[in-house]
Amino acid sequence: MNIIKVTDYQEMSKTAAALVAEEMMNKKISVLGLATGGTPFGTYQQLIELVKAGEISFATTHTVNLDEYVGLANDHPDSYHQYMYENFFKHIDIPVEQTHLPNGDADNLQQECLRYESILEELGGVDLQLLGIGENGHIGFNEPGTSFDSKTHIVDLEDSTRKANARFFDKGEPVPAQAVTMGIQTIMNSKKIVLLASGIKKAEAIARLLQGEVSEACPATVLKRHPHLTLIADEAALSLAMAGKADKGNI
Ligand SMILES: O=P(O)(O)OC[C@H]1O[C@](O)(CO)[C@@H](O)[C@@H]1O
Repeated sequence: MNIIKVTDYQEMSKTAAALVAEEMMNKKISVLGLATGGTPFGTYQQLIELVKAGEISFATTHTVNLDEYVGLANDHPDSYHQYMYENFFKHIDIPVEQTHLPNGDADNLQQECLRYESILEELGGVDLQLLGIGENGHIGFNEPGTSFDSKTHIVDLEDSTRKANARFFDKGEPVPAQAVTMGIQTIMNSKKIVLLASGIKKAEAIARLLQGEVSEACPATVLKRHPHLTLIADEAALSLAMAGKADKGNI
């Protein structure tokens, strides 16, 4: 695992965007895996600036997102479809048909999971997957206890996850109880993974990743088995993992 320690959210976002841009310039990304939530927002802003400056282009890139809430139409303002459109896709030069997210509003959700897996297969897999981490160690929406062998599937969201994500919903609007998410095996099939973590709320999950045993009880720990994992984390997110270490610059 390559660990890049940064000072704060802003530096994390710049570092992640620069890494993605470099891979794109070297033509190493034709399929980019994307995440939602607060963590990657700043990275998208940085990537938008690089597109506007003419340094990178998404004209031939396909994107695949990790997850979507069950029961929200694609045009629902709180859906991840809308998050991606408003915060990233509408600002860059990507053709909409090259952007892929699971449809959480499909009539047959099992069929939808299979459809999503077949899209990933047709695209030849994900070259680089951007990931955030949940406070409980979830990746995508794979909650603690999810099998490491899982492919795209339907999950019941933990109360703590729904509570953490309530900030993105209008006041009083319920956070859906389920989501469609790429499975852990699906995520692990990515050629490269870049995990982002910022803030004290992520410190425990990052400490478990760096110091705990690999266990389905903390989904993110599986990432230690990935041959090309880069963790970009700020001081607050790394603080618990570093507590007690003599050389705090070296985890
Ligand atoms: O970045 P946040 O909002 O803290 O969420 C953590 C992770 O949980 C998810 O929201 C679940 O999909 C991810 O998209 C995100 O990376």
